[in-house]
Amino acid sequence: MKILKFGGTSVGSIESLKALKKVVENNLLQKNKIILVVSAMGGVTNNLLKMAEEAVNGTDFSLALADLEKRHFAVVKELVPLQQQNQVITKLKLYFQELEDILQGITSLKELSIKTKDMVLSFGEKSAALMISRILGPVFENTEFLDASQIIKTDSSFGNAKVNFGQTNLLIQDYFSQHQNHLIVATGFIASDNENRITTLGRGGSDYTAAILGAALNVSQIEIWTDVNGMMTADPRRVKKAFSMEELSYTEAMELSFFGAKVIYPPTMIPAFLKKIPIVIKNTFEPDFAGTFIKHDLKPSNTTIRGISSVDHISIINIEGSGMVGKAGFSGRLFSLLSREQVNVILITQSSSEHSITFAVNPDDAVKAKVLIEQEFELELLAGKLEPVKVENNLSILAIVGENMKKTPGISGKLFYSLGRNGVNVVAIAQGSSEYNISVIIYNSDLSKALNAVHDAFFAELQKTLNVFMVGVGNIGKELLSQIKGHKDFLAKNNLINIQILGLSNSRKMLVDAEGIDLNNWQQSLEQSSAEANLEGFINQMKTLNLPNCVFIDNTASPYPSKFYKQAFEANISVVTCNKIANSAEYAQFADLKETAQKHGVDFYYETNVGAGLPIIKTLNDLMISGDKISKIEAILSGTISFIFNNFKGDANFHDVVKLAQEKGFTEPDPRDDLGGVDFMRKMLILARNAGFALEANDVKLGAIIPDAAAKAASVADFYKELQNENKYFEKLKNDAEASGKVLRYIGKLENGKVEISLQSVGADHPFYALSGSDNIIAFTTDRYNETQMVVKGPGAGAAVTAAGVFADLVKVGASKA
Ligand SMILES: NC(=O)C1=CN([C@@H]2O[C@H](COP(=O)(O)OP(=O)(O)OC[C@H]3O[C@@H](n4cnc5c(N)ncnc54)[C@H](O)[C@@H]3O)[C@@H](O)[C@H]2O)C=CC1
Ligand SMILES: N[C@@H](CC=O)C(=O)O
Ligand code: NA
Repeated sequence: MKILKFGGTSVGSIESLKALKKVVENNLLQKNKIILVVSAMGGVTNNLLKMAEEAVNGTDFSLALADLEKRHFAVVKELVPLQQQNQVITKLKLYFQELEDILQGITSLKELSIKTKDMVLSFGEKSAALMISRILGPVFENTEFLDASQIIKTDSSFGNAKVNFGQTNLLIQDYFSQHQNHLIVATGFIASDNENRITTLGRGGSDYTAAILGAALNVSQIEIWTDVNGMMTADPRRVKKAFSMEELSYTEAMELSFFGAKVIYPPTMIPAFLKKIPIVIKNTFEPDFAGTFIKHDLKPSNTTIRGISSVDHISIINIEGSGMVGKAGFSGRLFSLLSREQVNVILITQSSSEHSITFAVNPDDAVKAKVLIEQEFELELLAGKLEPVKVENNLSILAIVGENMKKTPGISGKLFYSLGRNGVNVVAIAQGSSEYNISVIIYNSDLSKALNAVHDAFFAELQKTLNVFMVGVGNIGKELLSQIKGHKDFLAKNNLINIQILGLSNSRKMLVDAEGIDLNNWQQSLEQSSAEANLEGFINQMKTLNLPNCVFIDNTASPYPSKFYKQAFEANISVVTCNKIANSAEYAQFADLKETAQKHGVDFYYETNVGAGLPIIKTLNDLMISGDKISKIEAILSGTISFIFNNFKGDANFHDVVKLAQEKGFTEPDPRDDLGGVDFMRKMLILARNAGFALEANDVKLGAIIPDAAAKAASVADFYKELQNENKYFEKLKNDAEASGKVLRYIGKLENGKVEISLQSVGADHPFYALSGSDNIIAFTTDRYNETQMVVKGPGAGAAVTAAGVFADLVKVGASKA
């Protein structure tokens, strides 16, 4: 035998009642013996309460009452067989007449006691159960309505009555033994005291009815039919990746629902739990979904936590002062005061020095609690033994829950790492010694970010989402987006990293879409965006969305985006860039950016600043962190110039080769930066800084490659014109080198903390002689790589290799522990 309990949303409309009927039919088809427990139609309990209030205030409740009737009659007309409709409507009318009499009584007496409220509320359950029993008549002939208040007996604590189980169990067993061949549709929530006055069972009362009946009759299962797919790993309105739990223990259900989860209120399930009756949460609107099982004997779980619960709005009250230290009765006095005055304390933390107690309450109770405490501890406050009581608002609680957490080290580390890395400030912490729950109090504005970050961190079998905002969609940016698009599925499957592009900007337009930009037509979307490019606005939107695992990518050659890197770090957003400007401007800025990123625990990756995708920064960092000392770096770091010297052969024209380099995407957006040596200078400076030398740009001795007239040309067009004029100059350079069996190479050197870059002719004996294409080469001489240098060599420019380097940096951000 099973109990099927249907909540307000499952009985709230014609559609949902049709779905309920299907569920019942399916059960009967499978020859299941079932008992139904139903709540009032969704919203009816609140309407009844409102009517009672209207009645006591002397306001007219007749419209509301008429509405209530209409709602029920509409259902009857649609779902009860025609020949029985009058009979049901007559019965309902009797109920509503009785209700009206009571409401009128309330108006005359100008008094609304909890006792009367219980009576008013009972009409919601009674009307629903009566009506549903008749809807099910055609499905099962012996369908019977049960006013369960007749067999569930309680004390007289109206509003939240205590069940007298001895008497109740006997009455239940007796009733059901006499109705063995019936399909019973029972009211939830209501009961009666010894004098047969209606009582109610408090929060989650209909679930409680189901559990009481289930335990008394020793059923095999209790099903709670609602409008969601079981219990979710986190609030699905905030965490898109939240998923339904297959099963959880009773303790876990308790812990999870203590904060938040509204699906069931587990304390009401205790009678069922004590008898080890499994409880299943099912979805009336998706009956094929297996549901969430709350039971004993769970399968081994591969996650340490079961779920995350949260309370959106709380306030905390902090009391501190020397008056509390060593005072055994202090917290007793405090908490009995709060309990006596019905202030519900949601969470408590106390410092081990006993110097302070912090507790969380509903915001509505905060001021009341403060005043109560100030009255109770007036003397201590006057004597300065307690500091003024502090209230802090706009806070939330996030709690991770799971029985596997017990005695598993590293859980709190993971929790706090993911919060810290995402810039979530933890205001207070509580862990029960049961170790089933760690709760943190955070600012409400951080709750969504925190829930997503923690969900990503703990449900490792799910993908972690990187939320990416990108400026610069030119040569490199465009290629990067195409690489991401092509490799996204692979990363999601093999590395569990889901890359979402939420923001794009070029110098004209920008586009931010919190749902993610479709990479199949990002160009069109960006073009059609109504937002003009506005970097400050772009950054503000990125910060306001306050997302976890957020990354800002700068693929521009502009100095402007770098002005925002620090702000990004301060908002716990990582930065990945191929733009060299930030790291080659003043040393102080470079140092400050590195320090800020580190302080906020986020990443700052710029591998492509030197040698494009070649592992140069990484190699240098590895040498540095393992304690090696760089004595010399020699390098060719301009892909453009390499390409030019490797192709400026035979009758090639210098101007045309430079043009070709630009067409191939090797040059900077402004090729004067390459040919004038600035780009190389920036790279050497970035290397030197990463090798520990606090150099500025003007410390680099920069030798020229091209005559001044070309290097200083007023525009790119003028620059190319100048190159046409200088062909002879370059011919001579080349021929002179060739005459002595040498080639031209533009070489940078860092030695003894000094950097110089010069144009040299090198012979076949020089390690940099044999380079082809756009190759870069870098040779590190260090304490450990002394006799033979460590050399990295390969193509050091071009969209494909550069974008790949940026992409790898991005994935590295995703691969970090939180
Ligand atoms: N070409 C290569 O092989 C390598 C290039 N890089 C670096 O890559 C970066 C990009 O180079 P390219 O893609 O060739 O440049 P590009 O000129 O093709 O593209 C630059 C993009 O940035 C946008 N942009 C410029 N200023 C902006 C602003 N203030 N706000 C928003 N968007 C802005 C432009 O609209 C364009 O979409 C440069 O910093 C370059 O040094 C780094 C390593 C290798
Ligand atoms: N323009 C640069 C590209 C890499 O930074 C070069 O030519 O090396
Ligand atoms: Na590199």
